[in-house]
Amino acid sequence: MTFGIATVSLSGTLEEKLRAAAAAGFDGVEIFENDLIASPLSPREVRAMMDDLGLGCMLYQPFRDFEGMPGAMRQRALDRAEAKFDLMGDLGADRILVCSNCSPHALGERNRIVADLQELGERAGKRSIIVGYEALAWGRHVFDHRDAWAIVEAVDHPHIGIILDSFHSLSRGIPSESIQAIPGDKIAFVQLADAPRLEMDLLYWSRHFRNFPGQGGLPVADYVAEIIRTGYDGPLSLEIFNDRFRGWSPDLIAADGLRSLRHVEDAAERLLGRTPAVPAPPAAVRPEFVEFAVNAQDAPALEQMFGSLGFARTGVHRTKAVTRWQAGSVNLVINAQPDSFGQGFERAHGPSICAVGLAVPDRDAVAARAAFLDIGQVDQAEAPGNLSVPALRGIGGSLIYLIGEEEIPAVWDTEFEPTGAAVDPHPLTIDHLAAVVRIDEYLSWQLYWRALFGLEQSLQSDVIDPSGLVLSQPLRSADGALRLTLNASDAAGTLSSRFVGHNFGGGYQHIAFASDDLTATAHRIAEKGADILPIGGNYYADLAARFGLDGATRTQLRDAHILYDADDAGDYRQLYSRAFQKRFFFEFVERRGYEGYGAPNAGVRLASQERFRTA
Ligand SMILES: O=C(O)c1ccc(O)c(O)c1
Ligand SMILES: [Mg+2]
Repeated sequence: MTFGIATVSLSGTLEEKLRAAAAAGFDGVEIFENDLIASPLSPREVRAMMDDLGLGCMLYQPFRDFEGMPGAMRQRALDRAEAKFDLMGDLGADRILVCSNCSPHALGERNRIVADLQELGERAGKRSIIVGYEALAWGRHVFDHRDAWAIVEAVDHPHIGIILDSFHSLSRGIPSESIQAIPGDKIAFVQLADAPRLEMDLLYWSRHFRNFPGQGGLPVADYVAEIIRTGYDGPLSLEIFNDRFRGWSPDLIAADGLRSLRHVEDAAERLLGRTPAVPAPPAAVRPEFVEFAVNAQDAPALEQMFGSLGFARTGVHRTKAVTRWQAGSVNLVINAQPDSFGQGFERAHGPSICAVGLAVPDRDAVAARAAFLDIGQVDQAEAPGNLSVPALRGIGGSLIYLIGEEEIPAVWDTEFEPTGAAVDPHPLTIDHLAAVVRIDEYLSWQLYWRALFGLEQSLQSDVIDPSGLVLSQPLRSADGALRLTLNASDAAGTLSSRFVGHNFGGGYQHIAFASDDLTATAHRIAEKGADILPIGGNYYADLAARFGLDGATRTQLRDAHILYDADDAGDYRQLYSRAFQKRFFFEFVERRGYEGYGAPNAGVRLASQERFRTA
């Protein structure tokens, strides 16, 4: 299928929008009327620019308040349409979107609506123009694509078809199977948009919160699958009204848009039981190691911190200033090697997490999928063991190493000299990675992880930092082995925003380890001198009242500075370390059936961290 994007989806002038769409690789654009009206370029000049850029003009839109107008307003609507048809000749557009009437004057009589569209079809036919009728979710009389289809079917004119827009259909919960009633050749155009699941007025939700398929919570892939099933062979085109997109780089947004269309078309093909040439997201993925970049002066302090958290230094690189640390089945790597990727990263970002190693069944398949999604691969071989495993550009310029499950022993054995240190045998795994990203990139990184690794989204949390709101979006693999939270904030003073400032961009802010007995883990690391984030007494008084905890449990939690949450599925315990040089920190958790991340506790944790704030 070909791919398009409506100019309203991108920021900038009309010229900037067109250049961004072309650079990202779109086949064409929908010209949004306001963008043309505001442009100093004539329709012919816009046409010439689209020709130079190799962009088709797929649609001119929107034409509003047409059908069912009473009295003299009907003739005026037809005259307006003729003026737009003239303009479309100059633009080289053969298709126009007529959205369902929102005017309080509009009449709902079916016969009138059908007759008006028949008249418009006659006029469009003389110009070889196709008119597509779209049901806006908030249309005055027509607000459901099933109704729009009943009208278009009754109009029965070769120049009148229906336009399907996933937002209007899915925001109202209309079943996508209803698309099966429409023959593919009567679908004049398809617009795609996703959106976060929010309870709000449909018009406001649509005009401010739409996002790309793979960024929101609507079942867009199912919708596309039904469209493909009809035999429709026109473009899939993104039409996104989003306040953040309006304030961010049109080039970056356009590149995400193309990635999202590739992702959603691929997902739809798989739903139809077809096997696209590009590999599917991996069936399993889990973190194998986390790599920290520090300079030589800071390395001893980080080593001391790892030791206090129960990790043993089990391997020393044979030739580089790189060490391996283990506890349970968790691997951490400290990279203090001069002239390495890690050191370059440390110089740019300060002490930080510079790479994550992810174990997958077939690393070449994931690398091929990354290429299909235009995710950059880095040409370097600095993974532990110097294996030439693929490395992808990830959050904040950090790397994702892709490691095949069967190469894992070699990754560790080839270049690390074992120290013989004993590994704490108590079960410990990486529960989740918590990243902070720029607010403008918040949706972008969601798309990255969902499209590449097939991670699933759960509900976003609004976390109250003492200095402002932080958005937190959890993502997880189907089996829960890889969990990631993406956090972002608009407010300059939040811990998230300060992290992005100090780090010169996004990055991983904390790593959470899962144990099967957090109280015991807390005692063990306390004995080793771990610097635990203190939690005040009021929290425990409230906790005991809320959950009906007995005195002994309350004392046990309080003494260990353990935070607690419970829901219908189970309960959760968590504690935090203080941060390393005000940057990254660690969390230990114990899950008992609970799938969340302790969002109700985040405000308490952030308030405690705020007390240690210096800048
Ligand atoms: O919000 C609107 O007015 C509007 C206009 C045109 C569209 O295609 C649409 O989906 C919404
Ligand atoms: Mg639309």
